[in-house]
Amino acid sequence: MVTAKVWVLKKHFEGFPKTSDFELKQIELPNLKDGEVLLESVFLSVDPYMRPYSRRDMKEGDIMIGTQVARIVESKNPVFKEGVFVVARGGWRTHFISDGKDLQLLPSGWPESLPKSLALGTIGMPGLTAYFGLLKVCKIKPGDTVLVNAAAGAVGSVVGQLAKIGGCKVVGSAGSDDKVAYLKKINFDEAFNYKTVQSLDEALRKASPDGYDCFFDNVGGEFATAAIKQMKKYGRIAICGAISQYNESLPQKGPYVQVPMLFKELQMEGFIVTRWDSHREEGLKALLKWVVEGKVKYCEHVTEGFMNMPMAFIGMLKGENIGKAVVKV
Ligand SMILES: NC(=O)C1=CN([C@@H]2O[C@H](COP(=O)(O)OP(=O)(O)OC[C@H]3O[C@@H](n4cnc5c(N)ncnc54)[C@H](OP(=O)(O)O)[C@@H]3O)[C@@H](O)[C@H]2O)C=CC1
Ligand SMILES: CCCCCCC/C=C/C=O
Repeated sequence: MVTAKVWVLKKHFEGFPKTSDFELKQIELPNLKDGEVLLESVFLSVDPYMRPYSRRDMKEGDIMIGTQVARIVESKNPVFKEGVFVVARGGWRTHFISDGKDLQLLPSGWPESLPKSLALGTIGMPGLTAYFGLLKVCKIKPGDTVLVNAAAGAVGSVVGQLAKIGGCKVVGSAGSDDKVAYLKKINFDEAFNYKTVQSLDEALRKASPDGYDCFFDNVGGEFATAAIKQMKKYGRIAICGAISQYNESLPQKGPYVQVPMLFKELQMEGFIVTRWDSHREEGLKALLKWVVEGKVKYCEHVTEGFMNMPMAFIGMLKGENIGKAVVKV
C-alpha cells in the first residue's frame, strides 16, 4: 500500500493566493488493477493558468490541478515499463495511479544529460505555447519587430529566442534588473524593466522607434494598453495570457482598444496552446532540436520539496522566477 501526499484547494483564492488557501493531505492508494501504472512525481509544474482555472474548474476540497514529470514505479500496463519517465496531468500529488491514457512519453532522442524537468517548460507546454503562438497567431516573418512581456518567464524567454531564430528583432520587458540582464544574455535585442522605467510609452518607443509588427502579450492590463498604441499598421497581437489580471477581485475598466485597432488595421487573437495538440509532437521535436543545438537556452527556477508547492506557486505569481518555475520533489 502506498501513501500519497496531495495538496488540496482548501479555499478558493480571493485576490492573491495565500498558503492558508491550501491543505496538505495524505491518501492511501489502492492496489493496481490490470492496465494501470503507479507513478511517483519527480518534478511538478507551477503555472499561471492554475489561478484562473482553479476558479473555473475546481471546487473547494479538490486536489490542485497540474502536470508533472513522473517515474513509473510499478506497472500492470504493457505499454509503460517500470522506470520510464512520462509527463502526466496528475495534479499536485507525490504518487498517483493512471490507466496510461493521459501519459505522454518524453520526445524520442531526449539526451540523458538534459534535465527531464524541461518537459514541463522549454520542451513542454510553455515552449509549445511560444512556438504555436508565434507561428500560427503572430505569423512572424524575417524582419518583423516582436514585443513580448513577462519575457524572462517560461513562455516569454522561448518567444524571444524563437523570434530571433525566425530573423526578427526582439524587445522584451520583465520585472527586475536581473531578468533584464538575462534577456540580454539570451540574445534579446532590447530589454527593459517595466517596474522602474519612468514611462512605458517612452520605454517602448526607445526600444523600437518604428513600432512593433507583433506583440506577444502574456500580461494584459496597463502594459498592453501602452503596447497596442505602438503597433505598426497591420500589426498582429497574440493574446497568450493576462497575468496582471488573474488576481484582481474587481473587474477592470478599459482599456478600450477599438481606436488603435481600427486605424492601424490590427489583428488581435486569443489562443490556448491545446488548440494545436494534434501538432504537439512536431513542436516538441523542433524545441528539443534547438535546445540540443544550443540555439535555445533554458533557465529554471527550482524549488526543493513537495511541501513547498504553494510557496513555489505564489512565488511564481509574484515574479520570483527566471525561466520556468518547477518543484523538485
Ligand atoms: N494561452 C496559453 O495557452 C498559455 C498561456 N500562458 C500564459 O502565459 C503567461 C506566462 O506564463 P508562464 O511563462 O508560464 O509564466 P512565467 O514563467 O512568465 O511566470 C509568471 C511571470 O509573470 C509576471 N507577472 C506576474 N504578475 C504580473 C503583473 N501583475 N504584471 C506583469 N507581469 C506579471 C512575472 O514576471 P515579471 O517579473 O516580469 O513581472 C512572473 O515571473 C501567463 O499569462 C500565462 O497565463 C501560459 C501557458 C499557456
Ligand atoms: C493541464 C494542462 C493545461 C494546459 C493549458 C494551459 C492553458 C493556459 C492558459 C493560460 O495560462
